[in-house]
Amino acid sequence: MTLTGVEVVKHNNSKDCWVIVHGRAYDVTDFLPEHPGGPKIILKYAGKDATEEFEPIHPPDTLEKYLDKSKHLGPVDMTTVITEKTEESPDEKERQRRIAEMPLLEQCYNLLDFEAVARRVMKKGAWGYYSSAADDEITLRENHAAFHRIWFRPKILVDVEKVNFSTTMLGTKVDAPFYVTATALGKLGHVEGEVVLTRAARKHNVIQMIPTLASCSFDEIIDAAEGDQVQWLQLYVNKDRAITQRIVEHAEKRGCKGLFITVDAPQLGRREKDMRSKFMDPGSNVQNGQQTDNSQGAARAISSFIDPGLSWADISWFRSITKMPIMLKGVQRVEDVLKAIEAGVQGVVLSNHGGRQLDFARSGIEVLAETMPVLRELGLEDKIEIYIDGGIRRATDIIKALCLGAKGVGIGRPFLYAMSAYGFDGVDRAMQLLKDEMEMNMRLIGATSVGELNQSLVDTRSLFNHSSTPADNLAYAVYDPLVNPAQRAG
Ligand SMILES: Cc1cc2c(cc1C)[n+](S(=O)(=O)[O-])c1c(=O)[nH]c(=O)nc-1n2C[C@H](O)[C@H](O)[C@H](O)COP(=O)(O)O
Repeated sequence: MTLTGVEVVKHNNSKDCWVIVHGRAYDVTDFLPEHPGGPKIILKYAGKDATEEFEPIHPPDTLEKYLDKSKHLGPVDMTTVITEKTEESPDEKERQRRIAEMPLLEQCYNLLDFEAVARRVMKKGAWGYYSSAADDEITLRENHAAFHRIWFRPKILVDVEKVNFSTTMLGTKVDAPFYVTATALGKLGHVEGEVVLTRAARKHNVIQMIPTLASCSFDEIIDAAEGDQVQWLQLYVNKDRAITQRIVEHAEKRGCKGLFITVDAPQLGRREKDMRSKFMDPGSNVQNGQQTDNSQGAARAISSFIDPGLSWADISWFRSITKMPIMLKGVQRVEDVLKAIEAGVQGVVLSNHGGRQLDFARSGIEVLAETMPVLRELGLEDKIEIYIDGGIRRATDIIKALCLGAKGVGIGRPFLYAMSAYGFDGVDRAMQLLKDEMEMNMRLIGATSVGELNQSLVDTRSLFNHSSTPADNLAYAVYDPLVNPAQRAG
C-alpha cells in the first residue's frame, strides 16, 4: 500500500515519529533513543523527507540492515509530500554563483588547484570536515612544509628516454607509487561518494583503501571495482570485537588484499573547523548501536565506537582472524616500527592522519628519514613494507619518499577536493597530473625506474631542523573575533 505525504506528516513527534528516506517511510519512534547521533537530528525530519540529510552519512543499506522490518512502512507517493521550500541562504546563493564561475577542469594544473576550487564551491560543513585538522593545524601544514626541507641531488647524462614509475604494493602491480588513502564520508563531497574514487583508481591502476567510515556501503565500493582491481580495508577497531571480526572476515571474503588498522586515533582529534559546523548528524551505521556524542562536528559524531584500549596485545588476535596482510596505519616513531616488525605485521604507514589527530606530530616523511637508517643498521629494511602519507601534493614529494625508502605513498585530501569540485573527471585529471609530474621529475633526477630512486639523490640535512614552524594561520585568521566570519571564507 502506498502512503501519502499527508499520512506521514501526522507522525511528527518523539512519541510517534516517521521519516521518509529514498521514497519509503519508516517508523523510527523506538529507534530514537538508540540513534548513535542522538534523537535531535531525526526529530528535525519527523513526518518529512530526510533523504538529503541522511545520504552523505549513511550507506544506503543502513535501514535495511539495522531497522527492524516491522518498522518499514512501505513506499510513499512523493508527489503528495510537501517539501518546505527553504529560501536559499545568502551563503548558498554565493556558493551557487561560485559554482557557475568555477574554472574549467583544464585550468587545474596541479593538486593544489583542486583545493583552491573545492574551498570556493563546497558546502561549508563539507569543506570544514575535509580540510580541518587538529588544534592549530600546525601538523597539517608541517606535512607539506617538511617536503620543502628536502633537496634533490640529480644525476646527469643518464639515458632517461624510457621512464617507468610502476611498482608493487603488498604484491600488487600498480601503475604509480601512490594509492587513494582512506578518508571518511565521501558523500559530503560528491553525491556518489567513494565509488567515484574506485572508478578513478581503476582507470589509473592504483589501489583504493576503503574507509571504515565511508558514506557508501562497503559492498557498494567493492562492487564498483572491476576485474582484478585491488582494494584494501582501513579499519577503526570497535570496542565490540565481534563487530570488528565480522567486518574483517567480510572484507577478506570480498577480496580485500590488505588490512590497514588505524592506530593513531584512540580518540578522533579536535578539528575546530569541523566542530564549528556543529555537526548534528548521526554516525556511520557500520558500527551501529554505539552511543555517540553528536555535539562536536562530524568527526566526533561518527567515532565514539572506536576502542581506545587497542594495544600491541591485539595484533596476535588480528593475525588469528585473517590471512590478509596486516598493516599499521598511523605509526609515528621508529621504536614502533621495530615493535611492528616484532609483532609480525607486514608493514606500516608512517602517518599522522593528515594532521587531524595529534597536533605537533611529525610528518610522515620525517619519521621515514628517522626510521630507514635504523632498519638498515639492523638489517631489517626488507622485513616490512613502509608507506607514508600526509601533505603529498607533488610528484617530487612522492619521489623524495621513495628515495628515502618508502614503498609508496597515500594521498587523501587532493583526491577528495578533485572529486568534490569536478567528480570523476577531477580525480582522473588529478591522477594523470601526478603521473605526468612523475615522468618529468624522474627524467630530471636521472632515474628510469622506482628501483633507481635512493638516498643518494636527496639532501635531507635540514629535514630535522624545525627552526621555523609553519605559519599559524588559525591564530591570524580564525581566532580573531573581530574578523567578520564572511571574510574568513577567504
Ligand atoms: C582528509 C581526511 C583524512 C582522513 C579522514 C577523513 C578526511 C576528510 N578520516 S577521518 O574522518 O576518520 O579522520 C580517516 C579515516 O576514516 N580513517 C583513517 O585511517 N584515516 C583518515 N584520514 C586520514 C587519511 O587516511 C590520511 O592519513 C591523510 O588524509 C593523509 O593526508 P593528506 O590528506 O594530506 O593526503
